[in-house]
Amino acid sequence: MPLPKINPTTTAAWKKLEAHFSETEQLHMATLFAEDASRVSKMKIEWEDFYLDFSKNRVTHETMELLLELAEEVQLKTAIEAQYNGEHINETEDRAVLHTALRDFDSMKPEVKKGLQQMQDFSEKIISTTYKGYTGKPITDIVNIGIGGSHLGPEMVTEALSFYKNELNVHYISNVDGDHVHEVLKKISPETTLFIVVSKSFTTQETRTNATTVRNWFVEKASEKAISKHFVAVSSNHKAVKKFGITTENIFPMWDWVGGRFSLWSAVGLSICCSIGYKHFEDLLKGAHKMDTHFRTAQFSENMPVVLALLSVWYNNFFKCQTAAIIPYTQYLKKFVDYLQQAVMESNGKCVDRNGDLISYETGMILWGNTGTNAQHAFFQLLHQGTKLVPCDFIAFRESLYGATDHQNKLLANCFAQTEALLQGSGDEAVDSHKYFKGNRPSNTLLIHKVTPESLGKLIALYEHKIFVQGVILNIFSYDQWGVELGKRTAIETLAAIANNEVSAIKNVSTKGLLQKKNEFR
Ligand SMILES: O=P(O)(O)OC[C@H]1O[C@](O)(CO)[C@@H](O)[C@@H]1O
Repeated sequence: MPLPKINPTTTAAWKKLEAHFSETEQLHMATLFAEDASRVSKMKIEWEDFYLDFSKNRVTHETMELLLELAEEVQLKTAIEAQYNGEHINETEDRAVLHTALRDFDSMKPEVKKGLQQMQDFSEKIISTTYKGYTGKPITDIVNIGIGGSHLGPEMVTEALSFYKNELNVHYISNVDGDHVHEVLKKISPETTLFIVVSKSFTTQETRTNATTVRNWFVEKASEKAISKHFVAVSSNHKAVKKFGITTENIFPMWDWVGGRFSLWSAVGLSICCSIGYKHFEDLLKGAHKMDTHFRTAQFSENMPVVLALLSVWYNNFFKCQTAAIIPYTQYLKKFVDYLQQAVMESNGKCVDRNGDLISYETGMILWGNTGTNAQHAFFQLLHQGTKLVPCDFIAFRESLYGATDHQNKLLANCFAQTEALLQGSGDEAVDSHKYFKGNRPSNTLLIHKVTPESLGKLIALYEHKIFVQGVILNIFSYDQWGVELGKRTAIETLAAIANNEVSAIKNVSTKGLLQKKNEFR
């Protein structure tokens, strides 16, 4: 079955939602709660160690029914099956989208199994210190060199699972910022460091530049011969990797049916695997697979990714919210927002639909956020009293990992209190308008048992599927990223002008002025 290509605004459900929105827009959630004692029991999903409470949203039961009708009308079920069945749903790149196959231990592709085995063997040798560097010393530091999908996922997961981490120090180099590269090099020794160059295409300017600088530094301190013990690559472009000087035995696989921002489950996650050990890495994958099964089999009204996606379409297209915030109440998820920004905005930041037509409705939302309670002391003022409506996802964990009960109680108290205050509001506008909170500000609360490799796998997969559902409903291709190409091409032309000091080669007068100014500072 090919991927459906239905303009959502032409559906009967969309038209009904428009009428329904004008009738319900002004309703206050506090009233909805007061009038319906069963609201929470009908607006929650309990699944494994996850509890999603979506009752604090500006929706009635009818809204949810209409949104579910929309999902049916755009043939979401067909789209899900098309993805899982490996159809080339990434049409503009003519590729299948099968990151779910990377974590399907029940029917695993032989090449995936082989890749995992290679990761296990390699990481175990590094962790057990049987693997030695060129002077016979064990590896103490890992440096992951990659950018975008070849960096954000691995770095986020490594940090999120630092409780499960071994002694290895893991560093990440991504930006083409030589100062940052040198700051990392200052911390490591060539004798005891393993460099993992991660690039699906192996053509990315940042990764190639950083890897070359690191390689030169290494050869200067060690030797060309020692490269084979200290550099490995993860890529689908073996030819380019070998040209760079990394031998076939040191290449870990990557496939064109795995998109960069969905690739942490493959050898792109080698730094994670080395940092937490293969067993934990496998648990991460198994958690994601559980969510894959939930997503594929649960009816839409009980399906976490589907419900979250539908709610976001509601806010984005009817309330016209431009942005949404993610607030995890654990410092372990500090990098989760950075990771999701790429996953969400690179996937759904599109203005052309699946038929190639310009879109007249809203697509990808701007995603932002930070960890609570830090975020409360930074931007919550705007969430509570600003002029913008920002739907928030609060992500909390019942237990802390070190058993710090007092802290955990306070974290959870703050999390729950914020969702309630945003909903309820307080004060009397007539008495003191500055201290008045109108409330009626929506949020989802996701309560998870605790941060484990498995629960993190579930959480990431939940958002991956949410992104796909949003794309299906909005009739866009979520798995390409043509929008990043123009900037890359322009940077290459600009670099030639900067490197050769050819101001005349720059077309735009503003850019020309910048280059002239740069030269004045020489
Ligand atoms: O793994 P690669 O090929 O170096 O690409 C890195 C990243 O660059 C992008 O193409 C965007 O520029 C991402 O989609 C990708 O994750």
